[in-house]
Amino acid sequence: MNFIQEYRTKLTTAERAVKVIQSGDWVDYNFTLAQPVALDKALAARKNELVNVKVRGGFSLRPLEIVNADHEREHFFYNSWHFSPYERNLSDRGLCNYIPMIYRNKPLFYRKSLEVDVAMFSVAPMDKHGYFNFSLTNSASRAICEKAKIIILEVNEKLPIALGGQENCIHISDIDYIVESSNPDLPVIQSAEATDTDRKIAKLIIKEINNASTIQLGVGGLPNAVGKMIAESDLKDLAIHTEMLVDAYLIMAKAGKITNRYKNVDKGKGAWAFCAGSQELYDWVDRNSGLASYPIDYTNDPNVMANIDNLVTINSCVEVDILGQVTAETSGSRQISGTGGQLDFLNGGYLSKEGKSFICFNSTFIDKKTGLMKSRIVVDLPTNAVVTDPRTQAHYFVTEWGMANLAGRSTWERAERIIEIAHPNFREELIKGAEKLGIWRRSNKIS
Ligand SMILES: CC(=O)SCCNC(=O)CCNC(=O)[C@H](O)C(C)(C)COP(=O)(O)OP(=O)(O)OC[C@H]1O[C@@H](n2cnc3c(N)ncnc32)[C@H](O)[C@@H]1OP(=O)(O)O
Ligand SMILES: CCCC(=O)O
Repeated sequence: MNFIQEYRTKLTTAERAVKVIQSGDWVDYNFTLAQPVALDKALAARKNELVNVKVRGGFSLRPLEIVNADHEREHFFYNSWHFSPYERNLSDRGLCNYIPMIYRNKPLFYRKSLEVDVAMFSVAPMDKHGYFNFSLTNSASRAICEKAKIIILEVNEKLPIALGGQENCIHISDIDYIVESSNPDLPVIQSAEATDTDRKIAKLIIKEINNASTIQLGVGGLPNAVGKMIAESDLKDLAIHTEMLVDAYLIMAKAGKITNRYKNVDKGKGAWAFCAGSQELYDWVDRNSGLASYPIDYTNDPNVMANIDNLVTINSCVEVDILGQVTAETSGSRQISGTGGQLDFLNGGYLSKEGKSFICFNSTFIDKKTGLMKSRIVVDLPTNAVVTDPRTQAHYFVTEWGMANLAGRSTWERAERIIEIAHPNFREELIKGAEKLGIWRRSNKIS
């Protein structure tokens, strides 16, 4: 077993490696920080030799060369499993298509259905046993590799080693080519400062959290703000079970809030599937025995979550209607992000003993086109909006005006509870809408 010898045999340049790609192929770029950099550039340079190469990726944090090279999308056709702000902007310009998914299903999509001609990922350097670590993106990495006809790994020494869990690495014997990159800096996400409204919402949620709870924080400004305020609270012995590992967890850990001590699943370990945030967060992940990276079909499985007592899930949304339907991913026909893990975490938090699921949102937003304040609570979701969470799974909704527990509530109770947490300027209009829908009882009261 001479892995060094095997490494030398498989080592090539990015330019040579991408020669395996043919017109019509499906190429997989993986998610977030696993996306290739040198290989992307080398593939883009082959533009005039190739047509109809379909690329799948997701939550891209760097601009993609294959997209920049071909705005006509004749040579390269990019698709994303979950829009980052960059991909949202590409989609607005007709340069990226969304692939609908509940994130937990992604490994199954590959194992059961999808073709992958070539998988090209960024990974950490090989260890002395011949393994390459998937680093900040476990998620579906292993499943994609299982389906790929050809696997090319791009080594970046700056990627940290993420301890597993499961499925956090791949052996040199399973791969075809290795490319050594120039070790580009890792892209980072800056988290926004919490607003006064965010703090009001966070306060309401924190009141509902007990010591020794396990916390899931979803993507977006508000869940992160809640995490940061937990770090300033009196809560203790908290635990991590999440899809996305974000800076708020590091802040909580630095404040001594995270021990994972009383967790009844993965005791002593914070479980996560992918990570994006600051460089300090990436350093925290590196060889951290208190963290365990897992594939997405483990972290996002509501059956796993059901066994975690006191699981609190905190996610955000774009709009909700007065029956409790949530869109967390679209504004009308505009795809903003994706379903991701939201519905699973909503279900999992509810199934967990003493668990709770929160969808939190500012009651209003400023419409960029008109500059006017609009309510996020609406009578009807706009035409073409995609329902991320059906009303049947709604648990707690939280705005700066209060909290509404919708579980098991009838239509008229929902209308009352949801309108109660809408911005006062919009309550009258929402009540009229509820009356029209026949779900407003004469005894309903709104303060
Ligand atoms: C990751 C896990 O652990 S799994 C579970 C979590 N996953 C999910 O919840 C998936 C779906 N949720 C999400 O993607 C996010 O929580 C969001 C999009 C709902 C909120 O994320 P944030 O980053 O706080 O959103 P932000 O306020 O920056 O808005 C994002 C975009 O949507 C637009 N937007 C937000 N709300 C609205 C609205 N009500 N109407 C129209 N557009 C809106 C914004 O203008 C912005 O667009 P821009 O980039 O062109 O400026
Ligand atoms: C990138 C975030 C994926 C999710 O929302 O689940």
